[in-house]
Amino acid sequence: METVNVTNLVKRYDELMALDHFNLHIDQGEIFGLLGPNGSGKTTAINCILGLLSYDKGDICLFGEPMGPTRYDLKRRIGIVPQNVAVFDELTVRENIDYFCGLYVPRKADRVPLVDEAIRFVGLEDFTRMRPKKLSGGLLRRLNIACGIAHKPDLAFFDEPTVAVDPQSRAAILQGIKDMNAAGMTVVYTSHYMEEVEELCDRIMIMDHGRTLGLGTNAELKAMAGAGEKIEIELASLPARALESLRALPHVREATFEGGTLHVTCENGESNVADVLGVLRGARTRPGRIWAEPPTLNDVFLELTGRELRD
Ligand SMILES: Nc1ncnc2c1ncn2[C@@H]1O[C@H](COP(=O)(O)OP(=O)(O)OP(=O)(O)O)[C@@H](O)[C@H]1O
Repeated sequence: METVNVTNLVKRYDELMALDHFNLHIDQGEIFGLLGPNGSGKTTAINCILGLLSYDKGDICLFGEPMGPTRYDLKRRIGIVPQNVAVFDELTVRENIDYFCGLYVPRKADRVPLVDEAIRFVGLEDFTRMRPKKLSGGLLRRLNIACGIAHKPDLAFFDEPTVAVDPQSRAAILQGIKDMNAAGMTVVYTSHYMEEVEELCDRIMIMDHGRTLGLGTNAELKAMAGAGEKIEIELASLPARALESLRALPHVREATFEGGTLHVTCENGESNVADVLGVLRGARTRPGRIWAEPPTLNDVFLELTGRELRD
């Protein structure tokens, strides 16, 4: 069943086309990544889906039902973790989570186990009595997440939840999202950190200028754009014949030797480095330092747009 179904969504801010006939289909149980540079339209898309922002054209269905600003029955099944931290300074960590959970779950007795579980999910057990001002940026973001998901939504939107957090909090956040997904929650995760999206998401959409540029699993996107493995090897010299042999290897797309470094670009293959080293051994050259870099989503983005994903 499709949990999110967005068709031909158009959103303009005066002259600016923020969403340009944007489509999005997310299945139940997926962790879906929305990846795009700053200003590509991720937040606008989410706010339209949530019924927070009006739009010019298009259809939005959630859980198989048309979504709108007054569909509180659908909104109750959704969790939102906004980009900017939104908690009450006067309340403790536990009271904040209980407050937000209380917007969906009226009975205190029903909330207690939910609040406990949310605290565990984000690893805030040692901080429940603190007020937000005492928390580090990373812990504050974890609190923001707990507030958004304590009512156990069927579908949760995480809008760049790891911006400016320490590595420990980042790891806790990503693990928490995986655990919540394993417990049945469909997840939409927006970010411009491609490593996170690669690690976390079942399928990924790369967007820019309010349009979809690519969609698929991590492996499919890389295969689609033909992004390949890059190998660099320091060499004192390389005979022309060896360079020709490298270019003739089945997975090699390009091989050049410049300034004492061999640069080889390969299609995705199991043994690219071993194959290249085999040719060098045959040519009796002695490799120095070796770097091998698998393709990244940034390579895919670069190939699709001619520019880097990061600003
Ligand atoms: N309220 C607004 N009024 C006018 N233009 C806006 C408004 N909100 C967003 N925009 C513009 O719409 C485009 C899409 O912005 P949006 O915030 O959706 O992108 P984003 O991908 O979420 O970016 P970021 O990663 O920086 O959050 C950008 O060009 C942005 O400047």
